[in-house]
Amino acid sequence: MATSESSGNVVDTSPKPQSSERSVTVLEKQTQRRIFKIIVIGDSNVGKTCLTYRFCCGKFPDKTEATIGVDFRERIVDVDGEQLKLQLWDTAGQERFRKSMVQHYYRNVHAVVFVYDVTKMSSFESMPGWIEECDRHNLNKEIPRIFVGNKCDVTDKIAINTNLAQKFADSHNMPLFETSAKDESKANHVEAIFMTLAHKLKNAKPMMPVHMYGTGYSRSNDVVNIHDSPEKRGLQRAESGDGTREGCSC
Ligand SMILES: Nc1nc2c(ncn2[C@@H]2O[C@H](COP(=O)(O)OP(=O)(O)OP(=O)(O)O)[C@@H](O)[C@H]2O)c(=O)[nH]1
Ligand SMILES: [Mg+2]
Repeated sequence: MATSESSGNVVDTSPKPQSSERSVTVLEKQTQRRIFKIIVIGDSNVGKTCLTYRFCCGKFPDKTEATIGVDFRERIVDVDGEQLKLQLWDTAGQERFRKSMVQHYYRNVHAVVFVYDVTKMSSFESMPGWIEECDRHNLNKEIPRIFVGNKCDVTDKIAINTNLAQKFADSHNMPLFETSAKDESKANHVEAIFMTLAHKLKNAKPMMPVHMYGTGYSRSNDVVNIHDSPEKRGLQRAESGDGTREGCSC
């Protein structure tokens, strides 16, 4: 069972301590909760933002704009009785919006989700390039990687058949998921993608030192503070947007 942090729906069946004792217990639980950083990468327009929004906010966003730098969403999930915080880094697909941020994407990563658009061959053909980028940034080869074909609802425009995608996924030892962030009936697929990762991660050792967990990200730790303004984050402003979207707006 997964619980959403934003809804405050965390299950706690332990005996309830009183007042200050209680707040210490809650604080302890929060600081002990393991956090996993998952980067979502792929060409612009493949639906990275919509997929992460679907998982963290439970719906398809009314509208999206090209991501600038990185957007950041998180959700707590329950895996075999342990609550894990999945921190999704929804990265920009457009080169001009990612170049100043790339080094941050690849630091302390626990899992990678590669996304292509099943209706767009070029986005599939870009996949080796995205894998190379991970290699160039010395991403640990052992961390879980998942290959996702999005926009399966556009059935009359499918350009990459499942066999081809499966072969590619097999050759890189990745599970393949074909899904749609938009189609309500495929919402379970999106859930399955991230829950598959969560199960794999539960058995993985956390790679970030504990003091970097929680909300205290700072530049001195080489992790960008995503609550900084885009300018402070060294990002370029979007020509079409205000560049101030941060966190999860659901
Ligand atoms: N039909 C359909 N459209 C989708 C789906 N997912 C996303 N879209 C649409 O595809 C477009 C791009 O979606 P985004 O999620 O913004 O794409 P992105 O990969 O985040 O793009 P960048 O931020 O530029 O890297 C938007 O118009 C979405 O509405 C899907 O599953 N089905
Ligand atoms: Mg985006």
